[in-house]
Amino acid sequence: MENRHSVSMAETSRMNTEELRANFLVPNLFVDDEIILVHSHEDRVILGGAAPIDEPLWLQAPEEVRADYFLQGREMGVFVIRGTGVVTTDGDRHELPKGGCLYIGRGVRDISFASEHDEKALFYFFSAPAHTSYPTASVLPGQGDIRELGDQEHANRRTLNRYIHEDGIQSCQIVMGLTQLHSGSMWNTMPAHTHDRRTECYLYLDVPDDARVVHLMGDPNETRHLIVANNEAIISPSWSIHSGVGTQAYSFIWAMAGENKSFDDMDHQPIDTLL
Ligand SMILES: O=C[C@H](O)[C@@H](O)CC(=O)C(=O)O
Ligand SMILES: [Zn+2]
Repeated sequence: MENRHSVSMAETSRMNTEELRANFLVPNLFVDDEIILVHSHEDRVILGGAAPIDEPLWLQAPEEVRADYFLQGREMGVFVIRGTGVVTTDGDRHELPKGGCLYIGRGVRDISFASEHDEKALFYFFSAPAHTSYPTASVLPGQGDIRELGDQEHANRRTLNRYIHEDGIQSCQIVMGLTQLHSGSMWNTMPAHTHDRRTECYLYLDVPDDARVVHLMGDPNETRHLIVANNEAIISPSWSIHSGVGTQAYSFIWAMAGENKSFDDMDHQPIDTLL
C-alpha cells in the first residue's frame, strides 16, 4: 500500500507541479488484475481501485493497518465505475451496474471483486476507520438523494446524488456520492468551500481521453491547480478548497470522512476571497 503523509499549508504553498501531484493526485488506482490501495494520513482514509479481469480479486488487510482483515476496524464505500461488477461480502453476492454503490460495514471479513461480463468491471472504493458496525447496503444508480445544482449561465449545471449520508445508507464517518455535470457545463463546486472538519477525495470519471479537469486546490488565499485525467483521484485536506473546471462535462465521485457527517457543514469561500 502506498502511504501519503500529511503536508502543511505552508509547505504546499512552496511546492512545484511534481510535488503537488505527488502529494495530492492519485493517478494510478486501476491496474488490471490488481487491487491498488493508497493510504492518506488525512483522516486515515484509504482510496482503492480494483480491476478484476478473469478471476475475482480478494481484499487483504495491508501490513500498515495491523488488522486480521481489511474491515476489522474500518468501513468502506464502493462504486462500480465501468461494466457490471460483483462484490461478495462474507459470501453474500451484490451485482451492481455502473454507478451502483455498496456500503460495507465494519466486521465483514471476506470481500471479493469480480467481473462476470465481457466488459470488465472497475471498482473504486473509499475506506475510513469505524467505531461500530452498520449493515452492508447498496443503492442503484440514480436512487440516492438528488440535488439539482447550478445553472447554464455559470456553466455549472450538475446533478448531485448522495448515497451514503446522514439520511441515506448509514455509516460511522463516510459520506459519499456522485456528481454528474450536464452537457455544456464544466464547473463544479464554485463558489468553493473548505470543511475544517473533514477530508474529501474526488475521483474524476467519464472524462474523455482528449479532455482534462483543471482541479483547484489549496488554501483559499494561495490556490494551486492539478491537471486531472480520467479515473484519477485527488486528496483534499480539510483546509483545501476542492473545485474544478473541465474542458468538457465529466462526473466525479466525492467521499468524505472526519468529525461529522453533515453534508452542509461547509466553510463557504466567497469568490472575492480566493487568491
Ligand atoms: O462537500 C461536498 C463536496 O465538495 C461535493 O459534494 C461538492 C459537489 O459534488 C458539487 O458541488 O458538485
Ligand atoms: Zn466539499
